[in-house]
Parts: sequence; C-alpha cells; structure tokens
Amino acid sequence: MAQKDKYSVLLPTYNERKNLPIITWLLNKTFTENNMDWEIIIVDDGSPDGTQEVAKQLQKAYGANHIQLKPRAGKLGLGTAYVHGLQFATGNYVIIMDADFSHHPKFIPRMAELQKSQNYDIVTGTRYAGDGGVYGWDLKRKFVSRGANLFADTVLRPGVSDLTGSFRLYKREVLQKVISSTESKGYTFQMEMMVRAKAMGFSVAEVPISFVDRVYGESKLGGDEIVEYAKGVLSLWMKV
Ligand SMILES: Nc1nc2c(ncn2[C@@H]2O[C@H](COP(=O)(O)OP(=O)(O)O[C@H]3O[C@H](CO)[C@@H](O)[C@H](O)[C@@H]3O)[C@@H](O)[C@H]2O)c(=O)[nH]1
Ligand SMILES: [Mg+2]
Repeated sequence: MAQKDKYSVLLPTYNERKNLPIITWLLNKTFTENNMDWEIIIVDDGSPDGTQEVAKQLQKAYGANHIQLKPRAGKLGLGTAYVHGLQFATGNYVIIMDADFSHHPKFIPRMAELQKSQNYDIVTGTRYAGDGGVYGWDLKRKFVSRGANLFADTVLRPGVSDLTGSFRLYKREVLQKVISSTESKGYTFQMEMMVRAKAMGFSVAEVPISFVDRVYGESKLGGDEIVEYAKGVLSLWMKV
C-alpha cells in the first residue's frame, strides 16, 4: 500500500512571538479538517523577542511529531532558513510560507488538490493572477513588489505570474534539487528558485491567493535586499 501523503511546512521566523501561536493553530485546524498528515518545522534565527520560548510551548501543546524546532544562532536570512529546515522535513510534500499570516493556511488544501490533479512538481500561490491580490501595503511597497516581478519577468521570461511570492508547495525531492542549485541568501531566493525550477523543466501550477500585510511586528525587507534582488536577476540572466 502506498504511504499516506505528508505535508511538511517550513516556517522561518524572526520576531514572530505574537504571530506564531495563531498561524500554528490555523495550520493544525486546516490540516485536521482536511484529513492531511502534517508537521511544522520552525526555523527561528535567535529572535530577541522570545519566539523560541513560544515555539517550545507550542511543541508541548501539539506534540513533537507535529512541531519540530530547528533554530539557528543568528539572523542568517530567509533563503538559508529554508535550506536549513528542509533537511529535517519528513513529508513527501513541503510547503513554504511566512509565519505572519500574510499567507493564510486556507489556501493549502486548494494547492494540494491542484498539485494532485496533474501531478505538478510545484504549486505556487500568486498575488498577480486571477482573483489574487495584496491587501494592506502602501503604494511604495506595492510598487516595489510589482516592479520586482516585472523586472525579473522581462529579463528572464519564466512565465510565472508571481516570482517573488513565497507561498509554495513542492514535491520534497524537487525542492531539494532546486534548492541545491540556488545561490541567493535573502529575499531574492524565491525568484531564483522559480527561475531555476522552470529552467530545469519542472511543472508549475498557480493558485491565486490574497496576501494580507502582517498585523503584529515589522517586515524585515530592507533597501539592501532590493539592491541584492536586482543583482540576483541580472546574474541569473547571465547564467540560466
Ligand atoms: N529564520 C528567519 N526568518 C526570517 C528572516 N527574515 C524574515 N524571516 C521570516 O520570513 C517571513 C517573511 O518575512 P517578512 O519580513 O514578513 O516579509 P514581508 O516583507 O512580508 O515579505 C513578503 O513578501 C516578499 C515579497 O513578495 C516575499 O519575498 C517574502 O517572502 C514575504 O512573502 C516571516 O515569517 C519572517 O519572520 C531571517 O533572516 N531568518
Ligand atoms: Mg510579512
């Protein structure tokens, strides 16, 4: 008999003490209601706000079979947080998402269903197709995000509507292959992953999602990340 599918969620956190209990509760609810096997791998980068203490409480509440804690000593960036977390994933599918409930777990069953329908390698959430959208960002942040997508799309033509978004479902071995060829460390990571996945011939489907800006805490996206991103697009253009 085939083994039952299991979904491993990689959840990078930096100062998400207030968000973590709610996102965990929502994930548990979604997976339980949809009869899906699950685990969450929390990769906390030594958050000064005590995120790890909260994570330990959650592990007690939901069980170590559902919550793995895989912290790192300091803030080493979003891209490498996924690389770190992936080593511990026991599921045959891996979901990456943000911990600040900008990515609502309610989209996960839809992503899983679409994946199954044609055995897709990757299903990505998109803010920029169908009834997807962004809520709560100011004009400047919207402009930066749109501009970043347009820039990469024009230069690299991967044919995916949301390149910088990070709500995605992968077959585990596909994520392993793509991640091992990816060089970016920070926010550029998502875009590089998708461009490389397409270049490697993996199939990608899209689910429109609504991205809602965080309620608690602050975004960690800074000006230097934007410069890194532009550099990342151009260096991929030379390579892929
Ligand atoms: N472990 C770890 N986690 C991090 C780090 N930097 C950010 N995070 C975590 O990564 C998630 C996203 O970070 P945010 O700071 O909330 O990102 P955002 O500004 O809302 O950006 C969103 O949009 C970007 C552009 O579309 C996306 O690239 C990004 O992934 C995210 O979806 C959150 O769970 C945050 O705690 C880090 O260095 N280390
Ligand atoms: Mg956020």
